[in-house]
Amino acid sequence: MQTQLAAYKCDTNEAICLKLVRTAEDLVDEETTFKPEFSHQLFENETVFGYKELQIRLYYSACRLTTLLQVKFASTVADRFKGIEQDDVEGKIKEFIPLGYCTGADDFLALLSKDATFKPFGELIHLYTQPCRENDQEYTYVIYKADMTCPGFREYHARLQTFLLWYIETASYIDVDDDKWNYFLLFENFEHDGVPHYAIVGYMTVYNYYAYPDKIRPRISQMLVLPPFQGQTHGAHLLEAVHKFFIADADVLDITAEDPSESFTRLRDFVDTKMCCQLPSFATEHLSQGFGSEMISEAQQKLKINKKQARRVYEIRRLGVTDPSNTEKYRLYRIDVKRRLNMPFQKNSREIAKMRRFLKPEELDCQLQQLDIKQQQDWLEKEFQEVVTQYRRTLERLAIA
Ligand SMILES: CC(=O)SCCNC(=O)CCNC(=O)[C@H](O)C(C)(C)COP(=O)(O)OP(=O)(O)OC[C@H]1O[C@@H](n2cnc3c(N)ncnc32)[C@H](O)[C@@H]1OP(=O)(O)O
Repeated sequence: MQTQLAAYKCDTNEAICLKLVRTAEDLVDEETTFKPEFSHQLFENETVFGYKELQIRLYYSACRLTTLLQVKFASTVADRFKGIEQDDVEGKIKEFIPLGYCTGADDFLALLSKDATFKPFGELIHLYTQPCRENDQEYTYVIYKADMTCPGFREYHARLQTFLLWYIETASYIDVDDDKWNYFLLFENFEHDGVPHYAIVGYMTVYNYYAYPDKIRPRISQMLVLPPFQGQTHGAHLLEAVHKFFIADADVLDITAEDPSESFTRLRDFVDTKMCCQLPSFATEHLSQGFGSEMISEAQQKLKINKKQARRVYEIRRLGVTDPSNTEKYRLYRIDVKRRLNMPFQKNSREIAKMRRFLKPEELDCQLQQLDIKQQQDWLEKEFQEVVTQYRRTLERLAIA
């Protein structure tokens, strides 16, 4: 019985099929389907029970994001085992997508033609062209800054943010009534039947935090480039354009990021290092002298890059000019990076000195056992090797950019 029931367990990362539809043909073209990376926010353990050959279709028109939801399956557990019920998949999805979606393909296709009249919201802040990977044709990409006062944007954003659930592990919907949110949207401008269309490529939300005494510290909260467009430099364009937008704002102190993912960290290292290459304080001749206050102030004032990130950029730049076969130079680099990595342990040492004054000898012994020196050294070496690997990857990308 258990084995027979297990056959009705479905992996939701596999069952969910996402699509950005431009033409009626896309609807039936398997090639244009993409899958979520996560679905745990809706489905516990990323599974549902009760279906065979389950397919949860969540298709969007490429421009307006008109939505089609269909749940298809070959059979349910109830068909075979009386009294056992399947999970309510449709009900769960409905909790997370805004009302107004279609359930029939004909209704969806009838609305698809409305994509031709869709125009991006807000003000254009950046434009670039790039050849398309598939057909080598030159496409134009536009980045707009929108806000909730733009007619129709509130509803559009409600549809757009549903993608976050599938690609950002800890994503949550934001409070759109808070006017401290900035929205940056990236579109591909393509022609269909001689009419210009704007298909969504990705977007970013940024929150204007307060910085003492009279500044703003924008924090990147959610950045998403939709899977069909990932790995084609759109993320780099979007991040750089947002930086440049804030550079022009005298009220902005610097930019931070909330809970950055690994791929975002790599992207940010690349973009920030590329921008800092133009700053005199990051010139090759200054790098061997260490991370200086000039670097901190120039990165902050000219590029709105915060101190922690400026330090990473310095380490990446210095690695790039340090010949690993020059033992002495590489040793100095390693010491410099390890000194930064060691900061939390140095704080610990200060705490030990304090403990010596206040703890009884047996209590102190117990505390010190937790701070094994050898373990610290091993940890430092491992961390150092990891950051160097990440930095080399950034340097390789910079070399071909
Ligand atoms: C604070 C936060 O928001 S954290 C959450 C960040 N968001 C996510 O993690 C959601 C899922 N991921 C995404 O949305 C995207 O992958 C992003 C935003 C992280 C990056 O956007 P992308 O458009 O893919 O970035 P971009 O194309 O510039 O670079 C991505 C990779 O493609 C590679 N790449 C870019 N163009 C090319 C090319 N023409 N040929 C080969 N490789 C390329 C880059 O080198 C980079 O490689 P790496 O990740 O190994 O360093």
